[in-house]
Amino acid sequence: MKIKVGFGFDVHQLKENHPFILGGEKIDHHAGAFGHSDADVLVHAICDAILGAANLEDIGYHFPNTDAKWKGISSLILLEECIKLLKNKGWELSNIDAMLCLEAPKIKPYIPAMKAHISNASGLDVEDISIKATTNETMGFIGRKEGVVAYAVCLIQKL
Ligand SMILES: Nc1ccn([C@@H]2O[C@H](COP(=O)(O)O)[C@@H](O)[C@H]2O)c(=O)n1
Ligand SMILES: C[C@@]1(CO)OP(=O)(O)OP(=O)(O)OC[C@H]1O
Repeated sequence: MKIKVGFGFDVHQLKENHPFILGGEKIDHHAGAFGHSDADVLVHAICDAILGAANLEDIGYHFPNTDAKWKGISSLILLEECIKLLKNKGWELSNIDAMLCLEAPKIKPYIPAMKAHISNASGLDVEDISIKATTNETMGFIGRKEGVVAYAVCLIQKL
């Protein structure tokens, strides 16, 4: 069976009194990620991993931040679109492993809900979705709480 790996990365600025959506879940925090969409850095990294695995360009190619159609959109909808693109090219998603890097708040309590949202949007079993988190040990822009970063890898298999 043919399999391929994909990698995704994303970063967004954190702004005071802004909604904070990660993995489709609303995070209770005084600041949130800023972007053209809902700025869900985790789902964006996952989308880019999926698109990368299938050699389908990247998230900005399919959903340009110059297009009002994507303004404020839930990134879970973008994930659903990426899954359609993947299937149209004859591939199926096998698993996701993702890493969030942010200083605060603690993300661990939100992870089961994030996995459920991503499972709904991707069709993956929650058992095939891994989400982890780390701080940046107070260093750099993440450590200063100016931004949030996500990395993701995925595996796809030929249908
Ligand atoms: N935003 C975060 C960061 C970390 N975690 C959890 O805490 C553990 C320890 O993180 P360190 O960066 O201090 O090593 C980490 O393994 C995560 O389980 C978190 O939930 N949210
Ligand atoms: C998701 C998109 C949608 O317009 O906008 P942003 O929320 O700014 O996010 P980014 O990670 O910069 O990816 C670009 C766009 O595809």
